[in-house]
Amino acid sequence: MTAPRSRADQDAEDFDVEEALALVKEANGPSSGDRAPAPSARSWDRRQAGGGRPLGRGFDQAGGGDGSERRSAQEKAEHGERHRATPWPQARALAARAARTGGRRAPVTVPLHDALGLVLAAPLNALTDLPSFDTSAMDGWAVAGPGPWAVREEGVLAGHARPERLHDGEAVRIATGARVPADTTAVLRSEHGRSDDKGRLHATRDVAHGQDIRPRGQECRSGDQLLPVGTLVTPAVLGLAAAAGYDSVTAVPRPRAEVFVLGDELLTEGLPREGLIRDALGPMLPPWLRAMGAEVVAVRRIGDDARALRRALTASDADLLITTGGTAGGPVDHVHPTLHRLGAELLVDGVQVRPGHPMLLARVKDGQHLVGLPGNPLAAVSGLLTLAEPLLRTLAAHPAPEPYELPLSEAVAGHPHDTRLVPVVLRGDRAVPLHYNGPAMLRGVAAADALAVVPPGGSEQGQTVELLDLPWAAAGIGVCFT
Ligand SMILES: Nc1nc2c(c(=O)[nH]1)N[C@H]1C(S)=C(S)[C@@H](COP(=O)(O)OP(=O)(O)OC[C@H]3O[C@@H](n4cnc5c(N)ncnc54)[C@H](O)[C@@H]3O)O[C@H]1N2
Ligand code: MOO
Repeated sequence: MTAPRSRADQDAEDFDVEEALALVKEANGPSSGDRAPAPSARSWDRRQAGGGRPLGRGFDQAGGGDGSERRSAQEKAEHGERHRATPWPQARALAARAARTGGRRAPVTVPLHDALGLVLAAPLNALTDLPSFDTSAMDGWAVAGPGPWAVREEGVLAGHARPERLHDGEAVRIATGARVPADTTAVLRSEHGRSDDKGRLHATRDVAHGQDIRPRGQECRSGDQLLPVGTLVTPAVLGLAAAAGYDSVTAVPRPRAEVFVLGDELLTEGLPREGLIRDALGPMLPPWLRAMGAEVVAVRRIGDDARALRRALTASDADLLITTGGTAGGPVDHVHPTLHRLGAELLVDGVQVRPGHPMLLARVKDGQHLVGLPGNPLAAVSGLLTLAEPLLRTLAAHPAPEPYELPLSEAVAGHPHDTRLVPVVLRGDRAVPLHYNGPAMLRGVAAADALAVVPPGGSEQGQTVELLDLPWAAAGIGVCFT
């Protein structure tokens, strides 16, 4: 595995290394091969004028010019691209900031069964005392005064009407959660009482006044604030809200996302055949977006059809539009030109991250954004975590996760200039990098607990790296997959 390289080495090897790193764990200064120069045309004008990125320029140079000219042309093109591409940390911050520009989203009233994962937009104030009546904490007898006690025939169960008042020297069978009769002085647990041959009840140990009675209002009084605005609605919050008398809560609305899967080559069932492949993103993105707190209103398959894409995007009223594929400069990569025609404002056009560098973020209209995920499946995951996650998190008013780091179990080669996101499993206090982490591969991430953020130049064995949790591995609300 390569150690982080010097800047000079990096410049000499300024190319896409992710394909090489995908299969080879011991990446020993991979060579660039005869790759065409990375095209730099990300501007609307070049795309409009030229109908996409210039093809073939690199091949001409490779055939005609000498090596040094070729390298310098390539370097120029790639440096141009890098200047436009946003550094990875900034891209995440920009996505979070973009979500704040749409104005305040009006709070909504949401039934408890739909509220998991939302954030409270109004404090949860108790609508009742809790408990709302003096309650037995144990199964046994409600007793009045010192024993022994004469036991009443009728017992008291939970959920029943107010029981008759007890008189001194009386006891009555009582169940946990039942209302204690008026003038009860304690509850004697069933295991701490015995009956004599006359049927009188004796305590087998001391009984303190008030023992095993939960007095009304012990947890809260009506009107007490139980939870403040901004609290994440977890299963426990749902339970508390119900206990405190709520049928619904006032919350920040769940961001609505619509997914547009582009590409004529995609099959929705069966085996790949005749140049067609299975759509991996249609099944993957909706549950992942839900785990990020979004409601997925639709998944639409558009094919490589610019008009259909434009129509579909225009028709959507979702807060976040997500396209897959079509972000690069190929002849059927329609995302950039379509955004241009829609008058969208491009906020991020390429990110200095591998995989996924052609990802983009645009403001389509007030309160509506679009994240363009690259078609390569792991590149799409990278775009999801880099742009969609901060945007959705901010729209949903979720707090940013506490960043955390772990040392790597082994060195990970880096891209010369870009951040790498590498699937890892967490073993003890180490992050273990996984193979099969190429842009087109899901094999690594499907087995992963997290993605390691490997800085440009790579990381040494034992070096700590930031980790991005995957929703199913994180001990958070994400595991609930609302
Ligand atoms: N000349 C250049 N070509 C490419 C560049 C570049 O810089 N210059 N970047 C490469 C990188 S990096 C990526 S990532 C991809 C991005 O491509 P697009 O976003 O335009 O996506 P497509 O071309 O539509 O597809 C790419 C790849 O992914 C497959 N794909 C697409 N959708 C799905 C899906 N739903 N499920 C599974 N696989 C999917 C598609 O068949 C292609 O193989 O561009 C590179 N090219
Ligand atoms: O190859 Mo691409 O790095 O964005 O997946």
